[in-house]
This record gives sequence, structure tokens and C-alpha cells, in this order.
Amino acid sequence: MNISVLGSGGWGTALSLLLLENGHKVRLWSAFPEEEERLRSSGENPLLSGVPLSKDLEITSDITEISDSAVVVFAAPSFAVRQTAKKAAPHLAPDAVLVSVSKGIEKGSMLRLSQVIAQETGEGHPMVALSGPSHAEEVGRGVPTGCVAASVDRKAAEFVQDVFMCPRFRVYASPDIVGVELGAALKNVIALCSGVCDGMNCGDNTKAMLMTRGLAEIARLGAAMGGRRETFAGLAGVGDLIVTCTSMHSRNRRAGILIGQGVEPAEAVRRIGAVVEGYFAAEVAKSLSERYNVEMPISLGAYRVLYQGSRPETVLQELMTRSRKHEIEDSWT
Ligand SMILES: NC(=O)c1ccc[n+]([C@@H]2O[C@H](COP(=O)([O-])OP(=O)(O)OC[C@H]3O[C@@H](n4cnc5c(N)ncnc54)[C@H](O)[C@@H]3O)[C@@H](O)[C@H]2O)c1
Ligand SMILES: O=P(O)(O)OC[C@H](O)CO
Repeated sequence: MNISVLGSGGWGTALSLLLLENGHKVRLWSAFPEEEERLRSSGENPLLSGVPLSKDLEITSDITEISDSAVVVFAAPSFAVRQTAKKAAPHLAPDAVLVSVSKGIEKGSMLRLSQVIAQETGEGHPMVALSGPSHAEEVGRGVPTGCVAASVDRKAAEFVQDVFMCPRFRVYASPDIVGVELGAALKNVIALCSGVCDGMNCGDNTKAMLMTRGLAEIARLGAAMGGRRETFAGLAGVGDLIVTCTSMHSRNRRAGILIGQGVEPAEAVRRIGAVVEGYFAAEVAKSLSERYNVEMPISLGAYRVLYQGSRPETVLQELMTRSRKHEIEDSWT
């Protein structure tokens, strides 16, 4: 079938190649004609280096070409999802299935990215979020990977499962699009913190504590926002948290390492040279924790380091000396 992938970063490119391999006719759209030209002439995406672009991959910067696509995949960084959806909206086939693979929450509106896309494209299209532990660098070179296709529409979730699934890319279906999208967006903040810990030379104990308590606060907010707790124990929750907190592919973790080594946060993000979603997500996590009255001490600590000039050492010390807590809520009731 005809599929368009909107956003020619590392992830849009890796998924385009996977979909081509699955026998689809794939068009990769870039927002920038000069980027389109560079991809075509070099035969490689610098954001996914070492993975040659197949000759069968169509590359374009003309959004009108998406009108023949049965599936449209949104793979832009979160800050560009709304403008990408706005550009795409007039050209979508009426029955096109939309797939959001970006990981973030829109600043300001605090909407999940599938909600942003639905606002811009009209509510009529089946909408699926695809997420999980899936670094583009590894999907690009065929490493076995597992993800979740989530939608309130079972038919759409299972359809997208079939479109993406192959022996090297296993996809589970889920009805919990809220939990899947929140897990994807919020783990980026914890991944950044994990890098900060590494940059400060904390040990494995610290990182294990960070990941576990980070997941606890993600799940707490996720449940308050309507996500299902089981989702945070799945691929889009703990699965993605593990991969981003431990991998050198993670842009969030690498930015965090620089910050932990003393580099100023905005400069650390600039040096990564690709989108660092956790930088934006920390701001949204703070607002959401206030709106839903959910304690998120680690994400709040990240916010203070990233935006208020707090030192990571100070924040770590404060987190370690918070008043004593029970691990399980209502432990002895
Ligand atoms: N890279 C991964 O391993 C990976 C895996 C899963 C999900 N994701 C998510 O996918 C999204 C994209 O990540 P990525 O790694 O491909 O990013 P990237 O940094 O590799 O991509 C940058 C690209 O974004 C596009 N872009 C920039 N500004 C744009 C605009 N205004 N309009 C449209 N496109 C614009 C450009 O094509 C640019 O090359 C993020 O939300 C990320 O969290 C990434
Ligand atoms: O490079 P990161 O940290 O943005 O992680 C990318 C993906 O979310 C991994 O699943």
C-alpha cells in the first residue's frame, strides 16, 4: 500500500526503510527542500549514518503528494507536529489512517501528539500511536525490536500492527493510547536525568533508583490522566525507559551526561545536534503535575536544573533527603 512518512529525521528514515522492506510503497517527506536534496544526493541521512537509503524510497518536500496514501506516519519532533499536521490536513485521503510516532507533549496546550494531529486534521481519521524501545540507529540496521500500536479503535490498532510487523519488528496492539503516549513523552525526562547521573559519576545503584522512582511518578501522572497502570509496565513504559536510560544512542541521555559534567543545559542540547525531547518534556511535566496535583519530584528536579539554574548535585541531595515515604500507596490499610 502507499504510505507517507512525514519528518525525515533519524526515526522517520528508519521507519520508512522498515516499511519498504515490508513491501509498501513509501514516500519520505521533508519539510525542507534543501534537506530533501541532501538526502537524495548523498543516499544517506546524516541522522542515521551508515544506513544507505534504498533506491526505492521516494523522497519529497511536496506535501500534496501524500494524497494517495492509505497510511500517513507523523515523525516530526514534537515542536513541529502541529505545523506538519496543518500542512498535511488538506491533502489527506479521506480514509487515511494516521500514525503518530513522535514522543512528546505539546507545550502550551499540553495535548498528547495524537490529539494535536487530530485537532489539525479533523477528528475523522483513525488514529494510532506507535511507541516502544526503538532507537532509530538499531531499527535502521535491523536489530530485533518490539513496539506497541495503541488506539481506541481496535481495527486501526491491529491494522497498524500488521503494516509495521515483520520478523525483525514485533508489534503489540493496545487500547491505551493515553498511557502509551504519556509513557513515551515522560520517559525522556528520566532519560535525561539518567545521563546527568552518569555525567556526575553516580553509580548503578543511583541509576536503578532513578529509573524505578521515575517510572513510579510517570505512572502516577499517567493514571491521573486516564492511562492504564499496566501500560507503564509494558514496552512503551518501562521498556522505553530502560532503553533510553542505558543506551549511548539516546540523545536525552547524552545531553544529560554533558549537563552532569557541567555543560550549561541549552548548550548541551545544542551539542547533541538532534531533537532532545526530554528538554521540552520537563517543562510540560512540571505543568501537568501541578494541573493534576500529582507529585513528580524527579521531573521537577530536572526542570529546576534545565530552566532555573539549579545545580544537579544540589537537586540530587534534596531528592535523597525528602521526608520518608512508603513505597506502595496505602501500604497497611
Ligand atoms: N531517533 C529515535 O531513535 C526515535 C525513536 C522513536 C521515536 N523518536 C521520536 O521521533 C521524533 C523525531 O525524532 P528524530 O530522532 O527523527 O529527530 P531528528 O533530530 O533525527 O530529526 C530532525 C528532523 O526533524 C525535521 N524537522 C525539524 N524541524 C521541522 C519542522 N519545523 N517541520 C517538520 N519537520 C521538521 C527535519 O527533517 C530534521 O531533519 C521525536 O519526537 C523522537 O522522540 C525518535
Ligand atoms: O534518543 P532518545 O533518548 O530520544 O530516544 C529515542 C527513542 O525514544 C527510544 O525509544
